[in-house]
Amino acid sequence: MRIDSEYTLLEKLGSGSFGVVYKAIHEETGRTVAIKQIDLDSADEDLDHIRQEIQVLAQCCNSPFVTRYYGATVRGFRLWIVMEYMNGGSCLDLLRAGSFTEEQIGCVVYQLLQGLVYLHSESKIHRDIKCKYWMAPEVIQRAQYNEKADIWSLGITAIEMAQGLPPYANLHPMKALFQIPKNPPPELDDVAKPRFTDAFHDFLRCCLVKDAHQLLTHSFLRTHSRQGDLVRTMVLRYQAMRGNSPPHGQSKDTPDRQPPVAGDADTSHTEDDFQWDFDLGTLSTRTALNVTTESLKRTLLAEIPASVSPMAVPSPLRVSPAGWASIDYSESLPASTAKAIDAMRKRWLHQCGQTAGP
Ligand SMILES: Nc1ncnc2c1ncn2[C@@H]1O[C@H](COP(=O)(O)OP(=O)(O)OP(=O)(O)O)[C@@H](O)[C@H]1O
Repeated sequence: MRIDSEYTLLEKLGSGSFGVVYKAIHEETGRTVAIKQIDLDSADEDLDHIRQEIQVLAQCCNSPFVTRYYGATVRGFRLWIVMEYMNGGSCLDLLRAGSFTEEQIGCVVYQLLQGLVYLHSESKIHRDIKCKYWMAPEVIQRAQYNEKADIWSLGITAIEMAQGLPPYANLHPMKALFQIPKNPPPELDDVAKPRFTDAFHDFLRCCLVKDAHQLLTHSFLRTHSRQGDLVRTMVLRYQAMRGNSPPHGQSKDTPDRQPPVAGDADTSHTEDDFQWDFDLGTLSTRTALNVTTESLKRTLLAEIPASVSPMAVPSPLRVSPAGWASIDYSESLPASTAKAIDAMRKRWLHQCGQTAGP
C-alpha cells in the first residue's frame, strides 16, 4: 500500500493524548484504514514518544493480535499514522457499555496475552508510558523493568474490565503514581469481588508476578479462551449503545459518518503539503526542509533509538483481539448469541432508564 497516495477521510473514530483518529479509505486499494493525525505544531514535547510509537509499530506487523501499521506520512502540519482499521473499536470503547463478565474478560485477556507473547518474543515491551493507573511499580520508579511490566498492566486492565475503572481511579493520577509502588498489588473492590471465581482472583495475583507464556496455561484462561463469539457480542453491545449516544469525542448531533471538517481533518493534499517548515531529522527543532514522504519515513525510522523500550501500540487495551478487523458483525448470528445480545441490549436500556422494545 502506498502511503503517500490519496485517502478519503470518513468519520472521526476517537481521540487520544497524541491526536485524533479517523476512519478512511485508501483510494488505490479501496482498503479501509484508520489514520491517526498528530498536530506537529502542538506536539513538541511528545515527539520522542511519537517517534518511538512509529518505530515499534513499523517493526511489529506480524501478528493477528497486534494492530497492523501501514506507514506514516506528513500532510500539511500533521503527521498521519496509517494503520489497520479495527471495526470493533478498542476494549475501552466496549467498556463504555458496561463492565465485562468473567467469561468476557477471559476471552479478551486471552487474546491480549497472545499479542503480548508475540511482542515479547520480538523482544519488545509494550509498557504504556502515559497511562499512570496501569503502570507497573518498577516503571513508575524508573527502575530496571522487563516484559513483566506488561503483565502487570494486563492485570490492571483485567481489573478495569471487571469493575469498569482501574484501581486508584478515584485518585488524581499523580497521587496514584505514589500509591502504586508503595501499596501491595491491588485487588478487585468489595463490590466486584463476589462476582468472580477463585480462578480469576488467582489469575490477577499471578499477573503481578508471572510472565506471559506461563499465564497462557492458567486454568482461568483454559476455561474461557475459545469463546470468540463473546467478543462479537460485546462489540454489538457497544454498537447498540452508540446507536443512542455519540462515540467518544463526538457531539450528540454529529452524524456517525461525516465529511471531514475544514481545519479539523486534512483531506486536500498536494505535493506542497510535504514541504512544511519542519526538521524531520530530529523531530524536535525546526528548520526549513523540503522533504518527501519517503524521506520522512526513512528519517523517522533512522532516528529512533535502536534500544526499543516504551511501546505505544496505544494502551494495553489496544492489542487487538484477533479477527476484529475482518469480522462483519452484521452477519446472522446463532440463536444463543442473538439471545445473549438481546439480554445485553435490555440490560443497557435498563441502565439508561429506557424500556426495552419487543
Ligand atoms: N486502528 C484503529 N481502528 C479503529 N479505531 C481506532 C484505532 N485506533 C484508535 N481508534 C479509536 O480512536 C481512539 C483514540 O485512539 P488513540 O490511539 O489516539 O488514543 P488512545 O490510545 O485511546 O489514548 P491515549 O493516546 O491517551 O493512550 C481509540 O479510543 C479508538 O476508539
